[in-house]
Amino acid sequence: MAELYNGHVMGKSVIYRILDANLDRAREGLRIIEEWCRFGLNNPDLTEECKRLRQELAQWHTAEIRAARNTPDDPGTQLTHEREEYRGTIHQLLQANLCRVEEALRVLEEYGKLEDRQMGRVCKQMRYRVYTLESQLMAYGRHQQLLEAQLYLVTSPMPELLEVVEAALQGGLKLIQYRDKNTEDGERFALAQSLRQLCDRYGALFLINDRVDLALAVDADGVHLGQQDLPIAVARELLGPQKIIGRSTTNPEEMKRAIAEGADYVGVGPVFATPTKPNKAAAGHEYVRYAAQHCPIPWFAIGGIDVNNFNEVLESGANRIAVVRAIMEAEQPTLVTQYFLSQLVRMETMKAIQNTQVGRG
Ligand SMILES: Cc1ncc(COP(=O)(O)OP(=O)(O)O)c(N)n1
Ligand SMILES: Cc1nc(C(=O)O)sc1CCOP(=O)(O)O
Ligand SMILES: [Mg+2]
Repeated sequence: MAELYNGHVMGKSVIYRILDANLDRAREGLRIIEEWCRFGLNNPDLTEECKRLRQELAQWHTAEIRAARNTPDDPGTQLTHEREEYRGTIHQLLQANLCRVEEALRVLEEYGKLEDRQMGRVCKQMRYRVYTLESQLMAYGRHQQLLEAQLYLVTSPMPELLEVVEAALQGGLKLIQYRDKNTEDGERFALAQSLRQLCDRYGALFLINDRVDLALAVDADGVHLGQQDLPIAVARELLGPQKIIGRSTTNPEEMKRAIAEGADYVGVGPVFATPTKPNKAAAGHEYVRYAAQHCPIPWFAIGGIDVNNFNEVLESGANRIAVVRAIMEAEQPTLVTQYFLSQLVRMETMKAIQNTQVGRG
């Protein structure tokens, strides 16, 4: 069937070329995402969903549609954007490919309707499934990254904030909390946006202290809430299930409550009295030892920890720590970050070796 559109004759082959190109695009994008779900995340459910979507698309990719392909005459093959040639992190790679799949499905939905109504309907449903896949994938990646993070930088306000944070990121830091009690909101928002971008560049998680609204405004990975801040349930309602919510705890009761309320991690402290939080009495090593024995979710020892005393904290059972001054006020934030991280990894390795020896009897 040839149809006139604006004076042009539109043959079936034009529609078929569009369908062919977008079926290819969607299937390739899904394959790229699937490889990460399979080999990167080791997640059978997400891998399976990518595979199912690819197979369902393949059924629409008929021999007739494939026969319309005419790559040599396609002016689009020469067009690339600089951004397509660079992927800084896995997160960016996944985002780019999810976006590509979603766009391709939208094209298939619209042009598919010209060919077969059912194709339009099916592609629309698939697009919604890809949105769900995107949320699950991002949430899973975020929580995996939280599990892997052993060092947590909580920032303090200073003129060189971005430079210090970047220096720590260069040292391998993967988890940052923007904590700023006094700056006015406009500037706080601008700083939070800059930190968000910086963390994206280095593939680090970015959380906001206290403020759920600010976390939403800059699309942070989550929030940290103290005992006097919003209830976890309210923050969860506002942020959704994919974001990370941390809670400060000073004793076992607070820890148990935070876990029951659905915190993703807890702060355990202050281990030592600290001028950064002058009105909070030290919870001490005893609470760190309690956390090491009983806390089933990721927990970060915090409060007064520095390069001189942090081995004591590790000996009490901590394998994750959070610091403010030790990095923010360091002369060489990159080196201090590297030192903390290397010691934390060393401690993990020693524990793993000891466990193997105990296992062997
Ligand atoms: C990782 C981490 N642990 C504890 C805190 C303290 O939170 P909070 O008790 O709400 O006190 P402020 O930081 O808001 O003064 C934290 N921020 N991060
Ligand atoms: C922000 C914060 N919360 C704490 C808690 O125990 O809940 S201790 C603390 C300050 C940690 O700062 P520094 O590393 O400079 O001692
Ligand atoms: Mg707080």
